[in-house]
Amino acid sequence: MNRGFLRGKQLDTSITSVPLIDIPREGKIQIPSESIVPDPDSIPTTFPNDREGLLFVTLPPRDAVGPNEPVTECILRPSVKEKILAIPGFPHPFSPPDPPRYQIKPIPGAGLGMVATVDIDVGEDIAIERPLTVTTQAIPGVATVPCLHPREFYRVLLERLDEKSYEELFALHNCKGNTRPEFMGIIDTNGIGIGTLPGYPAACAAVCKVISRANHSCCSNAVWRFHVESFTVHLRAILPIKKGEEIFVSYGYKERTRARRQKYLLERYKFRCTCFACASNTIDRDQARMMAVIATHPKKCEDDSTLRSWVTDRTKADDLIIAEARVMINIMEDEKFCYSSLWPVWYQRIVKAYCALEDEENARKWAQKAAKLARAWALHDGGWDAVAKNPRMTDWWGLRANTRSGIRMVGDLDDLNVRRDLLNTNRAGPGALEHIATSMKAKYPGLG
Ligand SMILES: C[S@@+](CC[C@H](N)C(=O)[O-])C[C@H]1O[C@@H](n2cnc3c(N)ncnc32)[C@H](O)[C@@H]1O
Repeated sequence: MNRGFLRGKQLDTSITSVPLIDIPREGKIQIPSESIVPDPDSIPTTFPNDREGLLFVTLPPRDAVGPNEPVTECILRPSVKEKILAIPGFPHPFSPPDPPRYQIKPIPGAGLGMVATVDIDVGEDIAIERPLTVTTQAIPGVATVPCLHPREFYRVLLERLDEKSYEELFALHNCKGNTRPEFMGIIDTNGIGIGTLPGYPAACAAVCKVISRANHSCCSNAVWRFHVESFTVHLRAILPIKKGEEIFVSYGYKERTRARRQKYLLERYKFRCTCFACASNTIDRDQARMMAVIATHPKKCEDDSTLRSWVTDRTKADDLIIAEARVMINIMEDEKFCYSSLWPVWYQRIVKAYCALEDEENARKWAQKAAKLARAWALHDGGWDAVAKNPRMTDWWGLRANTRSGIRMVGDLDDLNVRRDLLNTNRAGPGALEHIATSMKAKYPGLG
């Protein structure tokens, strides 16, 4: 190959001097390499230069559903409505778990909340419902009814609800007291972010009769997701939930320190969080969370360069990638910190590494766990089921089979308890995180 065109350009040799391998993909099952969950911070709240305006619309249209099927009152752009109505088979049928898997009950110090009535595994549905309202999060001043103040849009929207839905909405909690009209307090307290909609790449929100009753925890065990085809919100488990346990979602800021989370929750939702991460030894809790965030941040799902260099580099330990991923997964499990930007990175790395080492049992085990999480966060398996069924057919299978170094960093990975070792440093205050990062790097050379 003529490499002349590289003359004068600086080659980046910082990652490794070992050549990166190309992954042969043809006819192979690809291990998911993209984050299937959009980073919530990447969704803008407003849609700039939106001159199309907004529309009041009932979805699905009342004549498209049976007499007892609920419908949603929406504020959307006209083109978004058209795109949703053009979805083949819209609205897709949906069936909430029967009998219900939750009860709405008084929770001491937290009003009403949702409690599991059966054991629920990761990825399973807890509740499915058609929301009372769906709106764009930002109501721009330019609109099909330009004289209305954004607040008046909501007033008109609620007037459009049928009697039953109207009563259900006004039965919801209002944490804002009399600082604003009651209907705005209810919307501000109970609106849940549902991400983008077809043709609208900015944030939208829904208010639900049931799912809006879920209380918050920074160690949440459930997540809600919007399924546009059936126009329903699904509440799914991200941690195993036992019968009798409360079902918690995260209202946001899960990846921040305790102090920031508390400030946000108090200002926005008027309560002090007393979850495991807020109530117990908070320096440990903060350190573990921040460590996971800091370690994950520079790594992207789609960036395989460190994995590809490890595959051919005999100077590196065989379990280098696995040990690093296990540290992070341990933190997420111990801290009950299942966060959308973290788990996909570490699960795909660990499965790729086990496949490269031809460890079928572990590749299957971790791919199955990833499939369950994907079902919770994305409402589909994200391609993980195929990997779990047949790891031998994946594009990473056997890539390090002939280049094993025989070097191991950790004796028995099942005993890997690195997080506690590191957190038992009893160091607190400024510099603690740096100290942990330094100890971790010293213990596991090669960690990012
Ligand atoms: C969306 S509502 C949740 C349902 C609400 N508990 C109810 O009775 O309908 C949000 C409100 O619930 C309460 N809440 C939620 N999580 C809480 C928690 N972890 N501790 C105390 N109160 C909480 C706060 O009053 C918050 O403003």
